[in-house]
Amino acid sequence: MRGMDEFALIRLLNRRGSPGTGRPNETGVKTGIGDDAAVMKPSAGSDIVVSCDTMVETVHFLPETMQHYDIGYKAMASSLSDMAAMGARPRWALIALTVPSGPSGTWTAESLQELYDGLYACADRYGTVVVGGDTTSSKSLLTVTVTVIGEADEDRSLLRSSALPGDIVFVTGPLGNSAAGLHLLLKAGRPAVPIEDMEETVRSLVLAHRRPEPRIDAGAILASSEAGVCGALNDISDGLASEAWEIAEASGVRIVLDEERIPLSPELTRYASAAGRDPHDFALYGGEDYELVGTVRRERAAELAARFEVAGKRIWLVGEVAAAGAMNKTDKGAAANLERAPMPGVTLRSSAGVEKPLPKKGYNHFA
Ligand SMILES: Nc1ncnc2c1ncn2[C@@H]1O[C@H](COP(=O)(O)OP(=O)(O)O)[C@@H](O)[C@H]1O
Ligand SMILES: Cc1ncc(C[n+]2csc(CCOP(=O)(O)OP(=O)(O)O)c2C)c(N)n1
Ligand SMILES: [Mg+2]
Ligand SMILES: [Mg+2]
Ligand SMILES: [Mg+2]
Repeated sequence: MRGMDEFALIRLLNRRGSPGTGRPNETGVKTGIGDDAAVMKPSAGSDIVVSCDTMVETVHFLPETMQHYDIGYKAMASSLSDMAAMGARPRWALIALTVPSGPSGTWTAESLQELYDGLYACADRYGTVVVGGDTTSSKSLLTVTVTVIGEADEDRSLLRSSALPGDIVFVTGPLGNSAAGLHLLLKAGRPAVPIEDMEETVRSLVLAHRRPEPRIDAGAILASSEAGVCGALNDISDGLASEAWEIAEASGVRIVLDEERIPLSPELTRYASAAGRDPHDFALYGGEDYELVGTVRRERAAELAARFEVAGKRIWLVGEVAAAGAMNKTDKGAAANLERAPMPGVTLRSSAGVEKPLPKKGYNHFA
């Protein structure tokens, strides 16, 4: 980035401004962008819920995979997704932007504006107000970190540690589309073209990769269920296997996933078959779906599914929770496998009822 100083850049990117003192009741913002820090008023009876996530050039996106607008949209969406995963309502966000300043940098004021248009579009969509951030230069890579501050009803956040033996495991949408979209974009190996210019058959996969939607509404339904109905909850950033392992370990249980119940889109199945890949590999180990995986008390599962239907949504029941170390005694083959499996853990059950340990595999920054 050259030709513009830091302060002009901040003004340009946030030209729509932060609500500041004008509408404190609606947004809770007393002081927005422009002072040393933002000042907000939390709602009465709420816990504050906070998380941040970073996107790094080359790790999370390449010129072949994402357009500038998409990078911004996805940075906000992936951060908001952690609010959904807590059953929280996102309210405010801070954006930390690090821009390559060297002569080789391809980032211009215009491309950063597009990235910010994406960030703001996603924030607006989910009722989140940008209240500040930070802007720095770097030698090489662009990074964007979004910190989200949300609210949950007091003591009602949905934790990874709340799964109980007997619970049913659910997910909020088809899995693996994003990873398949990435696979095909990397294979194409040319600058990312707008979604409108893509073949109909691959559009939904690419869209899933570039413009994931945080499942804020699903999180709200789960959080508003009677206390204790929803057990654990997690969002799927690193792949279903990895996230199920996180729940299993945090809760001290074994999660059993039924392979044939994992929802796969027809587009994914078609793409995987053409690419000579097992679609389940994309769903289990790919990541960036930003759907939710959670558990519900067995006797309330049908009622929860009905609540989603009333809201025009659905959940897929994909497995169950067992006590750590428990195994299906009727299946000798499975028992032999499970004896070698670490407990707590995750197993994958075939349609024939055979359970195998599911590797704790998925996206890992240092693996
Ligand atoms: N560098 C860090 N310093 C402190 N806490 C961290 C750091 N990185 C991650 N965490 C915390 O570790 C937990 C797991 O992080 P992460 O795997 O990134 O979660 P998620 O997949 O939901 O984004 C979170 O509570 C997060 O706040
Ligand atoms: C160019 C490119 N290569 C690989 C990926 C795949 N990828 C990068 S990070 C990631 C996991 C999610 O990101 P992470 O920083 O781990 O988010 P968190 O788990 O903290 O929410 C995946 C699947 C990608 N999006 N783009
Ligand atoms: Mg994270
Ligand atoms: Mg998460
Ligand atoms: Mg991760």
